[in-house]
Amino acid sequence: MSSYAIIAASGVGKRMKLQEGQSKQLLEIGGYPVIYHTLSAFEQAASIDAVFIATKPESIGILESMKKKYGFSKIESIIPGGKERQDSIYNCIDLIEKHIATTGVLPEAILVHDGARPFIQSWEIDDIVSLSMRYGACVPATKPKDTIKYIAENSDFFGETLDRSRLLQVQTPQGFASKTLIQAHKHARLEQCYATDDAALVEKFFPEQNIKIYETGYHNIKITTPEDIHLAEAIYAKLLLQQETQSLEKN
Ligand SMILES: Nc1ccn([C@@H]2O[C@H](COP(=O)(O)OP(=O)(O)OP(=O)(O)O)[C@@H](O)[C@H]2O)c(=O)n1
Ligand SMILES: C[C@](O)(CO)[C@H](O)COP(=O)(O)O
Repeated sequence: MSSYAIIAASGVGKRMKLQEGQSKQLLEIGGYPVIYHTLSAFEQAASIDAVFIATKPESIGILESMKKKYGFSKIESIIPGGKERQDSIYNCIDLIEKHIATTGVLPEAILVHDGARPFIQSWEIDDIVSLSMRYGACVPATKPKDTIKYIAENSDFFGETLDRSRLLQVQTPQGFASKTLIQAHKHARLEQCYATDDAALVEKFFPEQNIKIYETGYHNIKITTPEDIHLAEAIYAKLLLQQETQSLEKN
């Protein structure tokens, strides 16, 4: 049994308000690029056999060098992404299909992750792979901390309040039985239907497929706006401290 990961790392980072030539994936947290943290977690996850990355053409060389420098042996391909996140993922799916055709190996599960979520832990990846294999689909999420309301038709005003106990904030890596993910993306491409996550495509094209909830902690943030870098430094420091305490307890 094998499982693959797709890392979407081809965004422009508009909401980060970066300076010309800066890349969100290469901003540093704890002295290492955002994407380094992300790739390390997938390298360490025992359940992952191969990693496919979609990135900006100008970042391919940088990621190839990082692969060599840090010995990221699971990286199978680094290819150009597309216009939208979904197009970048589709490019990797297309490549995975070719890979399946040449190797004859159909991975049981495929996980799709945002390159901009650097704090996913390798044991969480392993859990999500295992639950995706068991249920056919598994998505990480956290409980919202704020009350969430619709915007009214007159967008200057609030509409109704949503029942928070029935809401979850959805994250990545999202895991699926490989055939389900591939087919969902193919249907979406045919119908030119776009969604903000992969689970939404599976919900639309395979409504009978239940998606298992995997509750993570609040560490699995996506670096989206400038203040996230400061939050990321704090989360990284806390995760390092936890790892040190755990290794001291073991010894
Ligand atoms: N065409 C795109 C757009 C986004 N992504 C990736 O999808 C993930 C989630 O997207 P987001 O945080 O929105 O990143 P950006 O698109 O870079 O940010 P923004 O929307 O602010 O421009 C990121 O890892 C991003 O690199 C991608 O691979 N290809
Ligand atoms: C996939 C995702 O990270 C789940 O929260 C999110 O939907 C990506 O959205 P973005 O607008 O591309 O940041």
